[in-house]
Amino acid sequence: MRPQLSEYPPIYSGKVRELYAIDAQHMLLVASDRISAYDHILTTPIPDKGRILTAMSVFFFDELRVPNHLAGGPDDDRIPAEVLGRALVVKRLEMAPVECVARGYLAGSGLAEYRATGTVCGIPLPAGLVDGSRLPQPIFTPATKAALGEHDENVSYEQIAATVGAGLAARLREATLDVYSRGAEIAAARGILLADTKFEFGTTPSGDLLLADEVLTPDSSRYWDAADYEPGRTQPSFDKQIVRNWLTGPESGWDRTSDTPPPPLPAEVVDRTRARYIEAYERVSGLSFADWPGGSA
Ligand SMILES: N#Cc1c(N)ncnc1-c1cnn(CCN2CCOCC2)c1
Repeated sequence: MRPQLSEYPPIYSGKVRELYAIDAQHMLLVASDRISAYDHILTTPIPDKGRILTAMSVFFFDELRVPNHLAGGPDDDRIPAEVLGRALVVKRLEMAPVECVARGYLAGSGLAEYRATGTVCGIPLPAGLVDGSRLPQPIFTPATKAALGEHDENVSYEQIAATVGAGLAARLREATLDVYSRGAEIAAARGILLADTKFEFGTTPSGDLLLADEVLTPDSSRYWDAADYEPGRTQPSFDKQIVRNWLTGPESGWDRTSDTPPPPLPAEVVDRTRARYIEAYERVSGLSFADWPGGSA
């Protein structure tokens, strides 16, 4: 008999995920069907988004064989039925206070910083790079964790070393670049470019460094379709472009520069977005989402 979610005290609620306490050593990491766009959490959920992104994390945890915080499988008996397929039992770690970002391409805050300084997190880059340029090699561009609703602040490696110590900083950089590079290689072989990603790591009482949180999902990474890749412009998001285009198009009636929240999404936009998440998972993993636990089936 599976427990009720209400039996687990809530610990943390983020934009699209929550953490609950199972016991002194374990937590339940729950991914919701919520989707964000233009710094808003939309009122319309994307059915199965939580299950699809949980499946993606589990694929990469398994495929990359990186020491991680998983303490059970997606059908672990400690997972309540109401969140089966979109929740994972994880080891409770001492989290490093660092957003461990790897960038293989120039976009977002990295592009903005490069345009202003020619560097990202103090790392000098070649002149002449444009929006979407592939970098000569992936770079570690850490950030400090921002309060909910705020943007993380890019910081230098030296600042991270001053915060967490030189030894842990070096381990974080090495693990971040290793996992990103291998994950991006797997995705690229299947026509999906992982432009950048954000990892979180924690340590066990014995000092082991484990990869935590979610791994190489479209919420923690920029997913681009290699077939549409064209440096020199903003690349379309593999998973969110349908939503973005509708929100900024004439049909939504929404002005993203206003303070008004985005309107609900039409069913057609929801359906197409769900299909994009499933396509991303099945292309990257080579697995069928129909085989993943939970859902109405
Ligand atoms: N994963 C993990 C983890 C762990 N394995 N042990 C202890 N703490 C954490 C933890 C606590 N907060 N965060 C920030 C990321 N959150 C993830 C959930 O959703 C909200 C954001 C991670």
